[in-house]
Amino acid sequence: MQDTEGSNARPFQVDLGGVVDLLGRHIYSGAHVYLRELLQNGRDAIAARAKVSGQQARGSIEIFPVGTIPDSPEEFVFRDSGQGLSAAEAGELLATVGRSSKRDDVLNLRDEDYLGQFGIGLLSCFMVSDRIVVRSRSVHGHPPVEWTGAADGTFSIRELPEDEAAGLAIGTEVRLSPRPDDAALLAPEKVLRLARRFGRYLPVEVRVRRTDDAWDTANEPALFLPQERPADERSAASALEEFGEELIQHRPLETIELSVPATGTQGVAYVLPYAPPPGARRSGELYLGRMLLGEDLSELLPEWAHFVRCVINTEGLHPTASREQLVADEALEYTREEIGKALRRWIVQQATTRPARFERFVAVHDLGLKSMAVHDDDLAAAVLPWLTVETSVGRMTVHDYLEQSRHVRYVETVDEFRQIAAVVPTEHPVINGGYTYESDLLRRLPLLVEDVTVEQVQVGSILDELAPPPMDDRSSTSALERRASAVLAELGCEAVVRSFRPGDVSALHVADAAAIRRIERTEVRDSAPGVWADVLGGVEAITAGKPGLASRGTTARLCLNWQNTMIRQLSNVDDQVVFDRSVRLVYVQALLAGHRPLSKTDRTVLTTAMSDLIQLSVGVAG
Ligand SMILES: Nc1ncnc2c1ncn2[C@@H]1O[C@H](COP(=O)(O)OP(=O)(O)OP(=O)(O)O)[C@@H](O)[C@H]1O
Repeated sequence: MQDTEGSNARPFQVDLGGVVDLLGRHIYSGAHVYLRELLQNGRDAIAARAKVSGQQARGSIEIFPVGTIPDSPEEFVFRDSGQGLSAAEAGELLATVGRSSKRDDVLNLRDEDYLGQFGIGLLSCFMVSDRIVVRSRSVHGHPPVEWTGAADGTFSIRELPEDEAAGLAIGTEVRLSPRPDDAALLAPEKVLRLARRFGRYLPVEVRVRRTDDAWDTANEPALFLPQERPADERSAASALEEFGEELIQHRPLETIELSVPATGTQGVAYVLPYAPPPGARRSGELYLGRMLLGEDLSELLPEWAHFVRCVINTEGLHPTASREQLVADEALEYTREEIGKALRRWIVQQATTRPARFERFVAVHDLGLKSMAVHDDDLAAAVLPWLTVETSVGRMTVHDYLEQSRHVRYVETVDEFRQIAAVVPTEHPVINGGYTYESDLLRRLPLLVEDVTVEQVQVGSILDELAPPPMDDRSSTSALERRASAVLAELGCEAVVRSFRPGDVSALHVADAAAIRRIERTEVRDSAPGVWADVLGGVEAITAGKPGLASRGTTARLCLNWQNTMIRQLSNVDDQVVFDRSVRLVYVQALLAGHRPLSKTDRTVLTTAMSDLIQLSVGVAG
C-alpha cells in the first residue's frame, strides 16, 4: 500500500467557485436558503452557548436586511448571541469545506443538540454575495476576531482591536454585500418572509429590522406542539383548530395528535374536510429542530395518508445535506410506521366510539379509507361496516346491507351492474363491485366479519334467476325468441324471453365481461383503420379458434320481458318489416338503459329503424 504520508502526499485543492456552483445548482433548491443556513448557525451557536453556561437563556438573532443600516445601506448583517468564535476556531472551521464542530467525526453522527453537521452551510452565502465577513467575540474570553472570505477562494483573519470591536457583544455577526442581481433576496420584505418561513418556531428570538428603525418579530408559538399550547384545555383545543384552519384554509374535520418519542417526532394531523384529488401529494410542513425542512411529507407519512395534512417537528431524524429532505434510514422508516399506526388507531377508535362523527369522516374520505383497508385487515374490519356501496336497491352502508342479508352478492364490473340493477329481486340485492377497491374488499368480507358469505354473481346467472314465461304462453314466447334472434343475429346478439319485474322494463341487454370485451373489440376494429383493425381481427380469430376461448357463450343476449305490454304486442306482429324494426329499437333502448355507449352500428340501427317505422306509419295513415 502506498504511504500517503510520504513526501509525495499533497492536500486536495478545492475550487471554491465550483463548490458554490455545486451547492446552488445541485444541493440547495435556491439562493434563498442562505438565510436558513445563517439562522441555523445562529441557533446552533446559541444552543452551544447555553450548554457552556448551563443557563437556559433564550438567546436572540437580529437581522438587518439591506437598506436598514443608515451608514451602510448596501450591507446585510446577521447577528446572533451565540458562543462566538476564537481566531483559531474561525481559521479552522469557517474556511474548511466539510469541517463542522457539530458532528462526531468518529461516528460520523450529528450531535442532536445542533442542526448543522455537514460543514458547508456558510458557503451558501456565496450564492448571494462575493464576500462574507464574520466578526465574532467568543464566550470563552478570546480576543474578538474578523474573518473575511472571498468567492475566489481566499480568506484572511485578524484579531480586532477593542476600539474596532466596540459594540460587538458575545456572539457572531455575518456581513454580506449582495451582488446587484441578488439584492432583492436580502431586502427587508423578502428577509422577513424567509425568516418567518424557516425560523418562526425556532426556540430563539428572531427579529428583523425595518427601514423605519422598528423591529418585526418572526417568532410564533408552535401550536402543533403540546407544550406550546395554552394551559387550559379549551383554549388549547381552539388554538389548535385555528392553527389547522390557517394551514389548510378550511376548518379541519378532525385533529389527530402524533408522537413518536423514540425519534423525537411530534405534531398534528388535520383531517381534510374534502376528498383530495387522486394522486395528491402528502404535503404539510416538516420541521427539523423547529426549523422548516420542507413542505413535502411523502417520506414521513404512509402512502395511504392522503386524507390528512400534517405539521410535524422532529429532533431525531437526519436531514440530507440540502436540509430539504430526510435521509431514508431505519429511523425514518420506524417513524413512518409509527405515524401510520397512530392514524389507524385513531380511525379504529373513532369507528367504534364515535360512530356519528365517523360517518361524517367516511362520507368525505370513503375512497381513501377503502384504499387503506385493502392492505390492512384490522383497519378493514373496523371501517368496512361504515363504508358505503352502491347496490341494486340504492346506496347503503355495508352494515345496513349485512342487516338485511349475511350473504353478500356482487358483480365485478360497473357494466354488469348497470345491466342487471333494475331487475335483481329486492330481497337479494346485488352490490356494484366495479368501483376502485370495492371487489377486493368485498371478497375479503368473510375473513373480516363473522357469518358472512360472499358470491360473485355473473350476469348470466342473474338471467337464469329470472322466471321463464308461464307454460301456457310458451309457444308464443318460443316463436318470439326465434324470430327476434334471427333479427339480432347480425348484431351478435341472441333473444330470450323471461318474465320479470318491473314490468315497464321492456328488455335487458345482458353481456358478461368476456362478451363486453368482444363487443368493444368489434367496435374498435370497425372504426380503426389498417394495422390496428388487423390486430384486433387476429385476436378475434384466435379466441374463436381455441375451445377455451371460444366466442360461444360470449354472445350478448337481449332478454325480452314477458310482463311488458309492448313485448307481448310484439309477439303478435305478423308484418316482418315492422317486427324487424321494432326488435331493433327495443335492442337499442336496452343498450341505452344499461348505459352502454352506442357504437356506430348501433346508431345506424337506431336511425334506420326509426325512419322505417315512421315511413310505415305514415304509409298506414295515408
Ligand atoms: N454563527 C456562528 N457562531 C459560531 N460558530 C459558527 C457560526 N457559524 C458557523 N460556525 C462554525 O463554523 C462551522 C462551519 O459552519 P457551516 O455553516 O459551514 O457548517 P455546519 O453548520 O457545521 O454544517 P451544515 O453544513 O450542516 O450547516 C460550524 O460547525 C461552526 O463551528
